[in-house]
Order: sequence, then C-alpha cells, then structure tokens
Amino acid sequence: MSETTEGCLLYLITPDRIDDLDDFATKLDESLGAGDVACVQLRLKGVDDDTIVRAAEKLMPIAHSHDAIFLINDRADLAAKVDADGVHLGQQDGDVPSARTLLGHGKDIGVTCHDSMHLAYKAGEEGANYVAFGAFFPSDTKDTEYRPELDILTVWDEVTELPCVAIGGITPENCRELADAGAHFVAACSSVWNHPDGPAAAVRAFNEALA
Ligand SMILES: Cc1ncc(COP(=O)(O)OP(=O)(O)O)c(N)n1
Ligand SMILES: Cc1ncsc1CCOP(=O)(O)O
Ligand SMILES: [Mg+2]
Repeated sequence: MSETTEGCLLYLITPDRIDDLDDFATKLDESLGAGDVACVQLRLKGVDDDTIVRAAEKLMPIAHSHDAIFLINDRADLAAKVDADGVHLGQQDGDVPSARTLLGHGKDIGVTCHDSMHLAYKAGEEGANYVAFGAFFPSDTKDTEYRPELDILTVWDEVTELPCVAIGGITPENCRELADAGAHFVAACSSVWNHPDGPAAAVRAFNEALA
C-alpha cells in the first residue's frame, strides 16, 4: 500500500464469519463495483485454515478485478500459501521480520499499533508497509481498550512517509474527520456489511464522503 495522491481511500474488512461464500462473493463484487476501495482484508475468526484458503481463493480474484489489493488478517503463513498481496498483523500475530521472510519483499505487511506512536515507529523500523491506529470510535465488530485521539493521525502524517490506516467504528458519516486529520485509509467492516441500504450503498456513501 502506498500513499496516494487521491487522498484517503476505503479499506474494506470482511465479516469475521462468512456462511454462504457464493452469496458473499456476489455482495463483494457489487460493493467493489460501487466505488473505489483500495484494499480488502479477509478477517475470518474461529474457522479452520481450509476455510480461510477457500475464501481467499474465491474472493481475491474479485478484489483484483476491481484493482483492490487483498490481504489476509493474522496469518502470514496463509497469506504466503494463497499468494495474497500481504498480511495484517496484530501485536499478538507474529513479528514483521518473520512475516517478511514468509512473504518476500513485494508484499504488504500492516501492523496494529492501537494508540501508540512507539509501536508505529517500531513497526516502521521493522519494515511494515503501513501502520493502523484505532479504535477511533466504539466498534460493533471488536471490543478494544484503545481509543486514540485524532491528532495521532496528524502527527504520524507529518513525521513519516509510511501510510496509516484508521480503524474502529468508522462510518460514512464520521470518516471525513479522520481523513482531514491525516488518515491515508479508513478501514470499515460493520458500517459496510450492515448498512441499511446494503454494502454497495455504503461503499458509495464512503466514496462521496471522502471525495
Ligand atoms: C487495518 C486493521 N487494523 C487493525 C486490525 C486489528 O488487528 P488485531 O489487533 O490483530 O485484531 P484482529 O483484527 O485480529 O481481531 C485489523 N484487523 N486491521
Ligand atoms: C479489527 C478491529 N480492530 C480495532 S477496531 C476493529 C473492528 C473494525 O470493524 P468496525 O468497522 O465494524 O468497527
Ligand atoms: Mg489479529
């Protein structure tokens, strides 16, 4: 992922369970067709490796057909196995150098940094391609104990070239303030998949808000 001249872009996170993969693939295709999405992160939880691999094999070509990169959450080994574009690592998901060894240099590694500039500098020094700060707002997807101030995005943008992702409770209504504060990407899950008018409408609304 690189900083773009297009401003702040949407980073789409899948639900943590996908019961009907064919149906979800159709929704993803429609959603990505509704507006710019820089990245799709496959974030399945509590499922076996085969389920993640099958989902990645079905969904990654859809992401690529819409010029979105495709990342796997948590698992650098599975990201390497399916030749995904990279991995997103939390603080408990292994270290960046080990992921880099598995993935090679052409791939993206993102790191959760909560509300910590210290963790972000460390991730950058270890070779991460982006850092993620959050949760900026209460999230329906994940309870988190960290609540950064908006200015961490501003300071990060001023002092480094490494892109930053804002995450946590982000909606079409509140994403603009994160973009204005310096986020290069806004990551969203529930506000897209649970949008009352459907996920494609949510992607359109994010695009309008970020334009
Ligand atoms: C873009 C992005 N930022 C943060 C996270 C959270 O990662 P982690 O802390 O490992 O928590 P889980 O998502 O694994 O529950 C993320 N997935 N993506
Ligand atoms: C994975 C994660 N890490 C911090 S908040 C969060 C959940 C993001 O989902 P939502 O956009 O539904 O809050
Ligand atoms: Mg994780």
